[in-house]
Amino acid sequence: MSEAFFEVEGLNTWFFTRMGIFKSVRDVSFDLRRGEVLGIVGESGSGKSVTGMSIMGQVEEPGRTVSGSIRLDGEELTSLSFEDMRRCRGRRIAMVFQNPLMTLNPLMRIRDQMYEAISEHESVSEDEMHQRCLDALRAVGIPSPEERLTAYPHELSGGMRQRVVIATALLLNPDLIIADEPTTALDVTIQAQIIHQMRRQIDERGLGMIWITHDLATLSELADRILVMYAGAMMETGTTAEIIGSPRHPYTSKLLESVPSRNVPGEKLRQIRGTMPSLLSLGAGCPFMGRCEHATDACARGVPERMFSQTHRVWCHHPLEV
Ligand SMILES: Nc1ncnc2c1ncn2[C@@H]1O[C@H](COP(=O)(O)OP(=O)(O)OP(=O)(O)O)[C@@H](O)[C@H]1O
Repeated sequence: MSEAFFEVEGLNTWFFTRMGIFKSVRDVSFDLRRGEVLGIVGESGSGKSVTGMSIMGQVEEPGRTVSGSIRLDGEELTSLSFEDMRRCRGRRIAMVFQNPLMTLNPLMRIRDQMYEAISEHESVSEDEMHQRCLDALRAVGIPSPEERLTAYPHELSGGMRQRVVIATALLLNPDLIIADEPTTALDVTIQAQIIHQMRRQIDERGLGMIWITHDLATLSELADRILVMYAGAMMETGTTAEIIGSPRHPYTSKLLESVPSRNVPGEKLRQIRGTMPSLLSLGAGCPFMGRCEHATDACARGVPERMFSQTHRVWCHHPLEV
């Protein structure tokens, strides 16, 4: 297996508000190899997006990455200057968000936006830019790319707009793409097509990808490994087969039960009972203990890390038997 080219170690990103400190990302570590997709999954508020924004160096006030290391090919990103980090974004790390209209300018033709993305980082001829845009649009399955280039965003469907955003992310051949719920707003057939095309691009280009989602079902098609997060912390990580086939953390197991396709037809979607604890008042114990049917007094006192294989790690006092 190849070496990891991207490593996150002990990441802590907190929001300093008048109400107190929201510890949104707590001691998160993972790595990524080329050609690999890491899925980060968890309910709303578990810290997935803040993890992505921390990697991009774009956490907004009153938030701040207070500690941790983020290394790309051995280079420490947390100590880059603002200008060097700006150069790194887009060129080496690109991010794709759920809503393409957040990224696309409604007043500019697709061509001009894509040209701008290239010329911000490289000086190449218009002919070459044109060719690269066509190649990128084709790579994500956009039919008649010549015509799409002259269109405005509102002239395209939601699925086409998201493909344009992904094509723009691919333009500079980044090492890493962070995709934050990129297909959630789309219909399932379009979702499946985009996921299929993404997987092909990752394999062909040897890209690394972090795919952030609340939906474990999409990850079974796409991810090589999965990190399950809850209330800002890591709960379990492993290969997709380990997480989906033999989950050890009670939280992962509950998440899997709530995936509709695993339920009996006609059965109501099961919700996990209870709510996430406040990120303001987290102690040393397991954040899931208040909702966990296996919890004991030990869970209030720290969380042990258990290893079930080279790749499968769980943070829990009472991992499930499989
Ligand atoms: N601007 C902010 N100010 C204060 N707290 C914030 C801010 N942004 C995020 N947070 C805190 O960080 C927590 C985690 O947010 P994050 O967006 O990473 O969750 P998520 O897992 O991506 O959820 P979702 O699936 O809903 O996007 C939030 O619940 C909130 O407490």
